[in-house]
Order: sequence, then C-alpha cells, then structure tokens
Amino acid sequence: MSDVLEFAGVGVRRGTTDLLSGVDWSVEEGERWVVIGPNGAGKTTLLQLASGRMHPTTGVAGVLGEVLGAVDVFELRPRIGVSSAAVADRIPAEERVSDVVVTAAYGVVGRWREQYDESDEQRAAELLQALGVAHLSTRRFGTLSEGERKRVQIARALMTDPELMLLDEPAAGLDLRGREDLVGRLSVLAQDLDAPALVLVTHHVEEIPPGFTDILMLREGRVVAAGPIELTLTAENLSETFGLPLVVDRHGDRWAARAAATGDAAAAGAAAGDAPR
Ligand SMILES: Nc1ncnc2c1ncn2[C@@H]1O[C@H](COP(=O)(O)OP(=O)(O)OP(=O)(O)O)[C@@H](O)[C@H]1O
Repeated sequence: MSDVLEFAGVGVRRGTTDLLSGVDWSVEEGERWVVIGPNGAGKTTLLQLASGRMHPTTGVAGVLGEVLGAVDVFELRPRIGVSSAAVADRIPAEERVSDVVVTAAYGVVGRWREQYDESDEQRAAELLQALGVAHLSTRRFGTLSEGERKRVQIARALMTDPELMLLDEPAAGLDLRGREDLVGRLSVLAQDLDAPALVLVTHHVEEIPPGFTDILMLREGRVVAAGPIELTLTAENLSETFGLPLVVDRHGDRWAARAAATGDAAAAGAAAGDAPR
C-alpha cells in the first residue's frame, strides 16, 4: 500500500447519484498532487475521503497506511492538515490570529481556557512568519482580507505537523496579487523536503504552484488522467476534463489554459467532442 493514499476502485454513491466511480489513485510520500476538474466533478468528495471524513461506498480507500472503515478516524484525522472554506467557516470571527493557529495543536477552533505550551506558541509564530502574516498575529480573524485568511488557514493546517496536507481551492476568491503571493508560498512549501505530502484542488491550471509533481484530472466522478504533470497536463486531457476545446501553454514553471481558437480547435476539439457528457 502507498504510504499516503491508495485508492482502488473507489466509488461514492448518494441515492442514485455516483459522486465518484472507479477511482484508482496512489499518492506517495514526498509527492505534491494537483486535483483539477470542473464544478461538480467530485474533487471535494475526493478530499473528504482523503481526510477520513467520508467512507467509500465501493472499493478500498487507504489513507496513511490505514483502510477507511477499519480504522478509528478520530486517530487518523489529526495526522492530516486541511485548508478549506468549510474549515474557515468554523473559525470564530473574533478569534485572534495567533490563536487560530495554535488551537490546531489541540484539534479545536476557538480558544477557551486551554493552556498552551510555549513551544506551541513558538511554532505558531514561526508558521505565521513563514506564511508572511506574522504582523497580523494579534488581529481578529474576521478582520483579515480573504488572502490573509487563506495564509493563516494554511499555517493552522501545518501546525500539527501533518503527514498529509489537503488544500481545497486555496486561491479561490483572491485577486491577482493575492493569487500570485499564495502560489509563490505554496511553491516554497512544495519544494521543502520536510513538508508533508500535498494535495491541492483547483479549477485553474494558472494556480498550479511550481514544485507540484503530479496531477489527477476528474470529470463527472471519473478519472480522465493521472500522473506526472509534464506528461499528463496536455490540451487533449484538459479538453476532455472540462468538455471544451482548450489550448495549454507552459511558461517556464507555470501553466496557462484558454479556449482553443478556430485555428487550433482541431488539436483539442476532438478530445472535448468525444468526451463523455
Ligand atoms: N449528499 C449528496 N447527495 C447527492 N449529490 C451530492 C451530494 N453531495 C454532493 N453531491 C453532488 O456530487 C457532485 C460532486 O460534488 P463535489 O462537491 O465533490 O464536486 P467538486 O468537484 O468539488 O465541485 P466544485 O468545483 O463545484 O466545488 C456534485 O454534482 C454535487 O452536487
């Protein structure tokens, strides 16, 4: 079994709807994965499995060497860092930024009467520094901009020194400066050999931080393609994933995509046209 994630034939069904079907996916220690796909493709469902917050209906989902359904998820979850809008929504607006981070060590949101070790306070300060938000440590979380909140959330998710870190659309809602700042910081994280395995969900290839190694492309709950980014992130695969003819460009270590013009539609169009609806 892979060290981090090993999904074999994984499906999730709700009522008569298949949210995921036949997903095979392995994530090894040290890998940095992007999960990309259109709205409703099943990306968040996949992360819920990976974080031990949902069990598969079919197949076998291995997470950090344990099989979901045969492990106490309350022991598994602290080993996984999650940054998502759902987690952010649970953080009280009046919470001090430094407390947002340090409380992660105790698996709670909202500081009450807990006593925290000095070493925890020190680690929280270092993480806020690394994410470029140390100057905000005494501010209330609710007063931060969206970009600042995202960075604080990532610091919180790293606080427990997780073995796996899941980032659900970390750049959503950020302006260009905020996005570029975040992509740069995630790139530093991706290249840190001590960082946990990373899985980042996005809708946009422009948000792939340099240093990410692999990509899983999802459409309608099924894997279109998965593997090393340079080999897998092709116009054909992206067109099939999003169901329209797309052109993919690489500029150094960054990616960009746009709708194919009439002239280059032939290259990408066949893939999109043939894609399942
Ligand atoms: N409990 C449920 N019952 C029925 N359908 C559900 C349920 N939960 C999610 N879905 C559907 O499953 C599909 C996949 O949802 P999911 O949130 O995983 O997609 P996503 O790729 O994360 O989408 P987005 O990019 O919009 O966030 C969606 O069509 C959603 O409406």
